[in-house]
Amino acid sequence: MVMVIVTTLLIIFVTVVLKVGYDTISCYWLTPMRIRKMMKKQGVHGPKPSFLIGNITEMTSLVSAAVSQDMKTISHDIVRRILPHFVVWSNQYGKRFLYWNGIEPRLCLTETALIKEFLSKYNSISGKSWQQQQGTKHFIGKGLLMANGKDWQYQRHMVAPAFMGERLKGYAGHMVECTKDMLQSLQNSLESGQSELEIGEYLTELTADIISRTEFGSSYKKGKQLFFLLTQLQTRCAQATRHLFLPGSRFFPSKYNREIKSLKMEVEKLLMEMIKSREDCVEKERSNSYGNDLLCILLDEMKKEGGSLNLQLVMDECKTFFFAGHETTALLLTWTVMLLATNSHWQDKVRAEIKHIFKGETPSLDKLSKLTLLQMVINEAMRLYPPATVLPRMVFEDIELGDLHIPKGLSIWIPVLAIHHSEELWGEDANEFNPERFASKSFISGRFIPFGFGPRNCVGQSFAMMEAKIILAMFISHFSFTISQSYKHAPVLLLTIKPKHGVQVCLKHLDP
Ligand code: HEM
Repeated sequence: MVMVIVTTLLIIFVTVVLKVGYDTISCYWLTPMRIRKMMKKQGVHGPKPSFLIGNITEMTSLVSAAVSQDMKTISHDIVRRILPHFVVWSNQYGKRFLYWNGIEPRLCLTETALIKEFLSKYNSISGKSWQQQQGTKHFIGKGLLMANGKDWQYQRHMVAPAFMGERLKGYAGHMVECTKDMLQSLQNSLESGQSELEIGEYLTELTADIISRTEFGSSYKKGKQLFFLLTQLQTRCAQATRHLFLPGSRFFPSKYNREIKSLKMEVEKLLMEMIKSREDCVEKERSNSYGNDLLCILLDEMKKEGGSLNLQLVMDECKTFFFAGHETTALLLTWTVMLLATNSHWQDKVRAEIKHIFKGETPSLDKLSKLTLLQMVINEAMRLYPPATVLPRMVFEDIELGDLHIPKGLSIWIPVLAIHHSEELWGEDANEFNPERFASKSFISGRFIPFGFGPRNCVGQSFAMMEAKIILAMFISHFSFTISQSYKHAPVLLLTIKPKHGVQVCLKHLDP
């Protein structure tokens, strides 16, 4: 009897070991080899990957060398600095090439027709890879940005109403009020004798203020506290993105893991307090609605869907809005100010337009669409310095894309920055600041994709555009600005494209 039990246990143990062994070999060796072979047969080549680390070492050293020094002039020719591996490999292997981020194979795709087809047709069977989810799970969790398949569909359906119609218009008041506060603090700095300022700091604080107020309404002070904690979490995680993710590494009791855990606990405690206080209000007032801020809309939409409230999901969506909705817009504004500070002709033109449309009044929503020159400048800023530099998507089933057969498990990597700077697509002046190129609306879609493309594009696009126009219209009509002598042009990639030393401008208050 004992023999039978021992033999059975042994058989189970050996089977489990063999299964784990096979899965590991399949994941780290067989599948990568199969994908590489399959792509090679179709004429797609790329740098030779090393076992486990793929091409990470080469990428890291190319990036470190490219950003080791600041740029000598304010040139917008930044692809070789931000994505040097793209430049090297596309020169060597052509428009399509295959490289490895650790054990994740990535197919770099720059052909706009294929990109459009992929992003519009294969949304349900492609999504965010395990590696991407690992890199962002602490500050986004399973929120909309990282969800896949049916979870993504459910969340998009729940979140989208918060960014449409009357609800969207309802946020404009917060945007104007927060911008007035920023203008006042700029004015205070000028009056205290400080005429040169790092404008990025002000704009980052402003967009954090706006998202805190829109998301959490009256409890926005707690929202700001949350913002500081989430920023720290994001910075810690960004430092780790170039490293290899090994299954199980999260259980190591490293300093990194301990810091992340404690920050995450603080964030979730604060969020939970805010959500609970809304629930208590609803119960006390016996109301059917939680209120008007983003958090309330989310809770209302979840209630409509029936069932119990998934608190973890609500917290993850709140974190997602913070991450996706504040730094992107802050960077768009910062780069736009830098571009206008170095192109006084365009600054004057845009100011004249704002004056003509608003006649010195606070911007009103109904007239924002009339700011055509400002929209052209914003588009050009997003073309040259797109906050989302790449769009990565993993394919979960084999697909046919143009003339390519894409096997399951391959990630499609769309280098937005390189597409936005391509001379083939934009002409010889692709690296120049020329908003005029957006005067005609007939620019081919697919080559300008700052908000992505297809059903999984940016859900906050209209929010971001409304916010950017309100802030810029108010800022430009209150101040004239030039770039400071101390500004050093050094864009760097830290999840998004940032000015390494900030953007220093000299401000002058304008009479109303
Ligand atoms: C200039 C500002 C912004 C830019 C350039 C931008 C860009 C993008 C891009 C490119 C994507 C697609 C990402 C991908 O496919 O992997 C995206 C998704 C998303 N964005 Fe934005 N975004 C901006 C502002 C905002 C704002 C203000 C919010 C919210 C308040 C927001 C919320 C989101 C969310 C939740 C997603 C995920 C959508 C989904 O997966 O269905 N974004 N954004």
